[in-house]
Amino acid sequence: RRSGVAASPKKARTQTTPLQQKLTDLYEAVRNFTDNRGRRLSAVFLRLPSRSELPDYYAAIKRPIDMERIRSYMVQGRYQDVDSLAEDFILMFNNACTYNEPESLIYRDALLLHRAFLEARRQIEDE
Ligand SMILES: CN(C)Cc1ccn2c1[nH]c(=O)c1c(Cl)cccc12
Repeated sequence: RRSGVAASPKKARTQTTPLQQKLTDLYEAVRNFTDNRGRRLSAVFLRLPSRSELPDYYAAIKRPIDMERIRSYMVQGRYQDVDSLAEDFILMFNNACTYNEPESLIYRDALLLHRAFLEARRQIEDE
């Protein structure tokens, strides 16, 4: 518990809406995707290097985004539907394929995660 915060008599249990559940399921599907060797491909996509670490990235990529930012938008309730979450994931994958060479691991991982996202979305929309 954060010190100094008055204990609320009853912890208000925030109800997740069906949309929030869908968004979380899609985010987790990408976050938890592993290849057949058990490697979690999302690891490198969680956090972009900073502008000082990778200046030419920010010169080349108009709208840099990483999974931490997508997650914070999601928990802030900024995605009003599944398509707007999809847009940001697709933006991220496209950024990875714009900046990195086609032979690079991160380029290939972006394609695999993009496919994993689309499959998860199909399953969720079919429910
Ligand atoms: C391998 N290294 C120099 C590039 C690198 C390193 C990390 N990240 C990248 N490239 C990316 O595009 C990228 C994206 Cl979209 C989201 C999050 C992290 C990324």
